[in-house]
Amino acid sequence: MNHQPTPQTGKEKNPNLKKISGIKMESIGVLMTCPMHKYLEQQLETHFNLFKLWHCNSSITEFLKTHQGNTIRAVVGDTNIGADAELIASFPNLEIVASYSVGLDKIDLRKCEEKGIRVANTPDVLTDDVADLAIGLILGVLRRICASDEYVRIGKWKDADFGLATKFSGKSVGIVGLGRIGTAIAKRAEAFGCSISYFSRSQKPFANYKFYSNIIDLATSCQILIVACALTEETRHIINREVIDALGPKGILINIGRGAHVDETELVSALLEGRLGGAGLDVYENEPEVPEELLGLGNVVLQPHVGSDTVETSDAMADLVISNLKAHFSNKPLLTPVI
Ligand SMILES: O=CC(=O)O
Repeated sequence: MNHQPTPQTGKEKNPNLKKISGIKMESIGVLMTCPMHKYLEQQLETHFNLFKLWHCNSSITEFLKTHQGNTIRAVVGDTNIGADAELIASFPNLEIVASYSVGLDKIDLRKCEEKGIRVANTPDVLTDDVADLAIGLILGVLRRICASDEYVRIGKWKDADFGLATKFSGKSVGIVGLGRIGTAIAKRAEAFGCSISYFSRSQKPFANYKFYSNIIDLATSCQILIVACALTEETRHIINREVIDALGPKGILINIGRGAHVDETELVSALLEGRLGGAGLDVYENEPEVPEELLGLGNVVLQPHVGSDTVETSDAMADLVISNLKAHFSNKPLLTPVI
């Protein structure tokens, strides 16, 4: 994620921060793995003893040449660099990984559990933004918003009308993973008069949508398939050739999860061969690399992994990271614990 700096007022944004700000924590060593939101960096700098891994070429070996590994008691990672086994093993006094992300796929959760390291993430505060972007991608692909914008900008409208797009309202939408984000997408799609169905590990008792225990059946039955589940070993390449072919030449794939949910080679060939109708993608298998072939396709809308990247949400995520760290070092319950 490439967060832009937010203008600062100098005021604490999160009331929780005020309540616990009396506790002296400035000596606690916190390692940030890569540049994230500037406001988060400033807050970490204000409240803790902040170390920045990218100041050492993003290399733990480099870092350990000039710093004592045992000074680091907390790590703040994100969707680019989290806390893998090497990092965890390098910091013997590591107590908590507070991720500036909801996704946990860059954290070795098994190692954390083994070593009694706490893990916290940033759920809920980003749900609306990610769900909004999923709908935006659907509209972008079906109503060809990017292509028609370019049509106006380059003056083609003077020569001829743009042509027809495809209607979204009333389409059948299939959601892979009906968690917080999947449910928020379902609600939004319902407002567009869409019928909703979903695939997940188990049927959700709270949901009134049609449940499929088989993703191929879901892909066969819907016109728009949206990936909104967590990335785990089970869901890696959950969108494979069979699923793509079940969705078919009029089907649209939307991915706001993780790039590795989709077999990208299969996705690209299906789009090139016309076996899939279109795609709206916020995430890719090897970010920031995007398959060259996608760049020339008019039925694809591409975003640079910005699902939660609004000023409001980025600030809220940062506040949550700080609150989790402060809670941990005050012996209070984490606000959003994973482990
Ligand atoms: O991708 C974004 C996140 O996991 O927060």
